[in-house]
Amino acid sequence: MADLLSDDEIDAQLGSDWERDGDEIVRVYEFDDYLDGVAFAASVGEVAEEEFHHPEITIRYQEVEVRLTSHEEGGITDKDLRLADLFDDEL
Ligand SMILES: C[C@H](O)[C@H](O)[C@H]1CNC2=NC(N)=NC(=O)C2=N1
Repeated sequence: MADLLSDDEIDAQLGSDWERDGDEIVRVYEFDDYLDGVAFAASVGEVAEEEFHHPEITIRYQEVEVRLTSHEEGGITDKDLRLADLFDDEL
């Protein structure tokens, strides 16, 4: 089980395009076309399954919102920060 990160650790390590929202980190990715967002969400799902750490993904017109938290730990851990970087690499 991973350790929960402190506020300072999260602030220091969170990617610049991500935000903290309580016990979650969140990024809204923007796309010109709806289906580009759908394809991105599918690639995020593939990575999540490979890493067995799963985000909440919301697909909207021209944007995809991705939220991460570590449910078992009850907050934000290194797993969340690592997955955020991996998702960004899917762009
Ligand atoms: C049993 C538990 O659901 C699994 O070990 C995995 C599945 N995917 C998961 N995803 C996330 N975001 N947090 C978890 O704690 C988690 N646990």
